[in-house]
Amino acid sequence: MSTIRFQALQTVLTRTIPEVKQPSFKISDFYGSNVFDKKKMQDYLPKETFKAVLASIESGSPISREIAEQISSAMKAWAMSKGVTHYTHWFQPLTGTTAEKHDSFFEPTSDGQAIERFAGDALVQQEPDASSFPNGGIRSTFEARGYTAWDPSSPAFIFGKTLCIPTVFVSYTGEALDYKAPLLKALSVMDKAATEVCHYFDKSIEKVNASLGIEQEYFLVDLALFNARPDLFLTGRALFGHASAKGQQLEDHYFGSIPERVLAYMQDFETEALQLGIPLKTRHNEVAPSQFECAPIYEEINLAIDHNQLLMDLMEKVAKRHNFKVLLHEKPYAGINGSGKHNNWSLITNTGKNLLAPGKTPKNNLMFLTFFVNTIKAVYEHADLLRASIASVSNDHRLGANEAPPAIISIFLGEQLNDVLDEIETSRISKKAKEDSAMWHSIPKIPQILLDNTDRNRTSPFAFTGNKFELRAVGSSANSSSPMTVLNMIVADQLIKFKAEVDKLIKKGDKKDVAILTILKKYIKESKNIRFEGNGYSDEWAAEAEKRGLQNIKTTPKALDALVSEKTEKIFEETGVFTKREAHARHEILLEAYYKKLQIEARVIGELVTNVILPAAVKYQTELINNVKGLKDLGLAKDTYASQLEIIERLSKHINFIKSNVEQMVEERKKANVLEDSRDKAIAYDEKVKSYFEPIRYHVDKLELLVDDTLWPLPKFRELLFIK
Ligand SMILES: NC(=O)CC[C@H](N)C(=O)O
Repeated sequence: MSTIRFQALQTVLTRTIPEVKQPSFKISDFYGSNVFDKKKMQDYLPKETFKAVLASIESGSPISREIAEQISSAMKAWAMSKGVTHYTHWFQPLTGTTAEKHDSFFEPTSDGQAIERFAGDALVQQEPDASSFPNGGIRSTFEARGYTAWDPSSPAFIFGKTLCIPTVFVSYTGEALDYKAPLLKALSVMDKAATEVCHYFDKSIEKVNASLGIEQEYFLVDLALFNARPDLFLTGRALFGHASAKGQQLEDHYFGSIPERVLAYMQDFETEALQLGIPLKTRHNEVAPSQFECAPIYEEINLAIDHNQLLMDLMEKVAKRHNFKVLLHEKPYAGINGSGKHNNWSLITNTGKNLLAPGKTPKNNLMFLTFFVNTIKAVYEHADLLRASIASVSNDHRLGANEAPPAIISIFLGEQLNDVLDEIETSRISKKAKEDSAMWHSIPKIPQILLDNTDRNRTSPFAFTGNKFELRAVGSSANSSSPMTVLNMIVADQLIKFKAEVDKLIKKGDKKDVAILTILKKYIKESKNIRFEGNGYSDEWAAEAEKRGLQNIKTTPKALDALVSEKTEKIFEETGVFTKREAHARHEILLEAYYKKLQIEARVIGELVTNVILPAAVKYQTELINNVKGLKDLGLAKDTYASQLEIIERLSKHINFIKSNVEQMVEERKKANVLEDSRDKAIAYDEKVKSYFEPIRYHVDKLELLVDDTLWPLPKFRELLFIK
């Protein structure tokens, strides 16, 4: 009997549900209690300092040394009042997870005593070793210095017994080595560009913030079963496993009643998340068995992403208390839904206006159309870069099936808005009109409430949903900064170009609104090819997209080319979001991550097959052989053991196929490993090594169906997905 699997199944049956203590049934009583937010700053800081800090946060201007000193003391006093002993700069290196190095407040004094201290300098800047994080060749081991620098726009928080200060991470020479630094640059470019365009309509607008609401999908699996699957704990996904007889075909999991044990887990991590100021609002069962989703209310992007990174960490930590493992991988189980991280993006002014919500008046609608059409145009122009921003080895498995969008970037608008754009495209703009009202006739009526009227298209990578765009292509394990840096940068760049074009027409004598509409009309025409309302999975769409000149790059290594293309280099430079060196470093890091992850998967496949799966199959085959021998010894006719013989032969066929293919895969790996160039290596891993995964799996899964269940060593899909 395969002991680990059966022990794990036994363990699951003995699970009890831990009691979840909530500080109060009213969330408002404890929301943000572990965040050094404005209210706490006000309580702990002198009035003048508080004002100065707020002003710096608003304007993004640097905070002086004296003020930093006062803030650090205030943070320390607040944190210590809550039992905190350590502080850390909390940052997002290009590993994809968050990083922290804790220092205690404790400081010995010359008289042999000690005090608790947190200096302003320690708040503002720290110096972790940059060479041990992915840096794409920017830093070598002998010149390792890197800096983390405080991001005052994201408040400090307490996690466990540690005060965490959100920071950016840059090299000694100032290059970004993290996700946050480029994002902040893109957001600042967006703020400036969007505010200037807003002034065509409303001079009182002083700031535009990009906002983001992140839906987080995930799977849960019992910890004991997870630990009995080396592929899951080493790679995040099941490399083998025959589909469960019952999967998601009855569609009975989506929005179903949440299992009690899962609900306790959700309540537990939600409580901690809410204390950390993460505005979680929604929870539900997702489509696949054991798949779930949580979603917060939208926030300013930088904060929304910090919160999502923190949330993922928190979900993993809290899962342990409940003997669960949370799987954030995009496709842990082949054949059923994968997990996305849908990014709901919009632009909000400091006056509270959502620029992607249609308004009451034609003037408001022109403002809406301006941002709407410019977004479409930006995505049309830089679809390849957006595709690159969501590319990863794990997302490659998810894209193109089970309600995840395909690799072709297109935009879904819904019938009504499509009609509106078509109407504008064919309308004649009356330039001579003395009255504005004549021009307004060129703008079709847009119903103010689109929310309930826009249809949903789950196969679209970028869908308009009434008052925001939903970037559905982002994978569940991703840091949203990559796509959000790109999206905000390309839209900002587009808005800058738009303004230049409109101003030119105005200079020539066009009325402002006529000029705006004229350029919008031109953009609608130019970007038409990116709009698609149909089924993104159909072969017709792939053919049609090709005709339209849209790219369809299915795997990461080639999708990443867009990061270093000439066109991208230009926009990076013009917006100042990435230097050429930074972009190349990132390209290198992403390629490395790609082939290294495939290398790990290939090795796990080799080990599991050789040491776990084939021995089980051989054991079963030996049992059958003994059975046949016994029947023969009894002198029975051949037809009494014909079925056994047939199974013995089938086992041999699968065993031979698997063994020889694993050997060939290892040979391909060896060839790939000696390639010097990262792109060549990544492509070799993708096209040569990975091509063995599916055939090997097919035969392993066939063995799973043949071998005696009590001998099968790995927990089966039905157990991973249904036993809790
Ligand atoms: N219902 C849904 O929206 C499913 C989305 C799907 N899980 C994805 O991969 O994006």
